[in-house]
Amino acid sequence: MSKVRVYEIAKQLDISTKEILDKLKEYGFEVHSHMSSLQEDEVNLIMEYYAQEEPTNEKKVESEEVIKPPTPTLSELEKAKETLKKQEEPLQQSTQIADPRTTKERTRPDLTHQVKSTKGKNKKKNKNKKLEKAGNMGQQNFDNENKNLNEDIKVIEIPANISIRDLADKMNMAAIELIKNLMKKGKMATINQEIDFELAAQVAEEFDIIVELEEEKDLLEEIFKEVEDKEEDLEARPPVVVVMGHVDHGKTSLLDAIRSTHVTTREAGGITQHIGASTVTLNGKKITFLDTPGHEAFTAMRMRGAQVTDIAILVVAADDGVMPQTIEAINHARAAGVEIIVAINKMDKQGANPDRVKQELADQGLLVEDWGGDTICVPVSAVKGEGLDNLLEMVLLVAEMNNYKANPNCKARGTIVEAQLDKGRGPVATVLVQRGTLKVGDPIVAGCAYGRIRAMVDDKGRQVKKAGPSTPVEILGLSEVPVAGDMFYVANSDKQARQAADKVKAQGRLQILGQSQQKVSLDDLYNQIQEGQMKELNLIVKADVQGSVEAVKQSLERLSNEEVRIRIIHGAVGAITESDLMLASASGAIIIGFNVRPDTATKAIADREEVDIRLYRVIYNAIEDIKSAMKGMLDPEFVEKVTGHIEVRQTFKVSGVGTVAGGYVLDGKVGRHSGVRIVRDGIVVYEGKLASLKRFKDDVKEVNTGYECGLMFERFNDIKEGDIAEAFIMEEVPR
Ligand SMILES: Nc1nc2c(ncn2[C@@H]2O[C@H](COP(=O)(O)OP(=O)(O)OP(=O)(O)O)[C@@H](O)[C@H]2O)c(=O)[nH]1
Repeated sequence: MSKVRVYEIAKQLDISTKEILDKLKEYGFEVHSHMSSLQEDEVNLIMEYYAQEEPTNEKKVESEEVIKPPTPTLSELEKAKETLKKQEEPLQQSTQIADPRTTKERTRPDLTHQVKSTKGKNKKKNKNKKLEKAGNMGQQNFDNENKNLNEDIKVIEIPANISIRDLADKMNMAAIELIKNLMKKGKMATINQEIDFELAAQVAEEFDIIVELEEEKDLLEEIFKEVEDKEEDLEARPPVVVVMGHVDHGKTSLLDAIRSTHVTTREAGGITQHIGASTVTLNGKKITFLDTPGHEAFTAMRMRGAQVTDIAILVVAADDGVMPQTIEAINHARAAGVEIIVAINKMDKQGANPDRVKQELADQGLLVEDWGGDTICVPVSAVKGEGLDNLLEMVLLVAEMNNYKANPNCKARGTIVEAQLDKGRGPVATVLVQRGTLKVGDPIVAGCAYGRIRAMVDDKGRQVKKAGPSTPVEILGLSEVPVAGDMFYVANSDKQARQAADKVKAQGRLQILGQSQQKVSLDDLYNQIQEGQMKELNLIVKADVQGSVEAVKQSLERLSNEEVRIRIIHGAVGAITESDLMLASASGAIIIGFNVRPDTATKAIADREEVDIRLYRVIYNAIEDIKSAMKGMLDPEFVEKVTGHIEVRQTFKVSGVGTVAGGYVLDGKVGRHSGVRIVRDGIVVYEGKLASLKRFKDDVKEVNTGYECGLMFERFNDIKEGDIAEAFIMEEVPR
């Protein structure tokens, strides 16, 4: 073939030489000037490019990259080609003037079967598929009609999206061949552009190559997989501590006192930043505190799968003693398996009575050391700053005994402690590194968020370049605000981080990360026991009186057998609260309620978190239910369906009749024959039937949302303003 120079072809096509030069460059050819002579490939590329009809606007092809020149007529092109080709034989693949319609109309074999692993038992199946495919190809490949079908067919694995360059590499071909083939399909793509799996499969097929989707999970597994570090790689790390306790017992005061007195001189110059966690130092040893006190925050994180805390400091006010939330805190800490150190606070106060506190702790099963137990207990005063060193020394002692360690020399991973959108800085997240060392520039993925770490700031407001195990730092550079409690992982590249985040987004975080606590339900209990997934049945018991809590606890725990142990992880008087829900979700527990109800918000969380709540009036029924569930013999059940709620706004005493409640239907409806219970502050004070339902003077069948009504209850007159009447019906559901 004689030499063709850029300007010649430009003239023939009536296009500027610059445009042709640019186009060639775009497709990866090195052409210097209008006098440069072109290789056959290059000529073909240009001819084909300008022979295209308007390119179809495919999803993966960015339309800006398509330049639309005046389209020469076919005869002009034929003429141009003739001059170029001279006596040369036409090239099989490339000189065909593409007709996108023809390409489109071609039937393509179903590729869906390729979205499968090639491993194991699929191998044989795939081989058959390959033969089938070879047949298809032979039929379809109009460029190679005489192709020998027995020719060895190559199989390559590619990701869901692949750049032309990478695809060409895998196919062991020049990228230009692929670009040209795409052109024939009416698709313009540059060498670095990504195409999707289907298109890649179409292209490859024409070169007798079958593509299969790379094992989907590989990428994710690589990033998210559990890692066991070798003992010799582990180094001591600071303990991570959370402060818990009853309202007003001094959690915040204690944290503040510790933070303000235990920073090293070198650090003291910095301005304390409230980033969600902080590090203090005692005798050169570090302790990391999570800054949000309270067991709710702690359990909320655990509910998302985060296990970050080693030690809980349980604050009990010396003048107030063990209170309901102290007990909750104890049970939340126990359910999480963290160490508990008691700080008896407000020792400076007149009424301080540490012995009473110790007695009450003993009642909860926490026997302090000076009473012969093993619970460490330190008297402190947050306000006076007394006893703090002693408390921190005990924290370090517990840390030493437990030998907390991590591998600092690997890619980092850890937990998002806090995250928000900052007006100036974009998404900001505080992370606690749990393994490895996090560095500025690392590409990370955290749930659906990803990005390269642009900057890191520690809790003293200093810019840092790296952060090792148990170090909290605030990071910048994420694509969006991650969720507190999510894990973060360092990926191999920005691209991998993005792809992993995309997958998490597409497939749902829990499924991929497998972090969700297994959901437990009474209906499925037997199966779970049989499958050996259930060794312990965790229960939370809430009741209207302490006597019931104790009675239920004892009777239920007695049901334990060799297969499954029944553990009451928390029991208390009062309504079913959000905190109970979180504990149940984080610990895979079922909630059993006696004469108590969850409020609407709590119910919503229960549905979302798939927590099974069982409500009973009689202890016997609860025991029977759990017994039967363990044997897999629950009867078809009548499930209660709440139809509406009525707020009692007024009450009238009618002599000889009783008390009439003037109510307003808040949601749903109430029927004349519905069951009805009266709930006062989350406690059920009555359950029974309506004696009458009226609108004004008339008896009615039902009353809907937004209407007022008059209600009387069978054998119940102790109705009060503000009570909520819950209307329900019983529906039969087979198990
Ligand atoms: N006398 C005395 N008062 C204290 C001490 N510690 C805390 N207080 C006071 O107790 C009150 C409650 O303290 P906080 O630190 O807010 O208690 P908290 O447990 O964080 O409270 P919540 O965040 O509401 O749960 C405040 O008025 C404190 O000043 C102490 O050691 N001695």
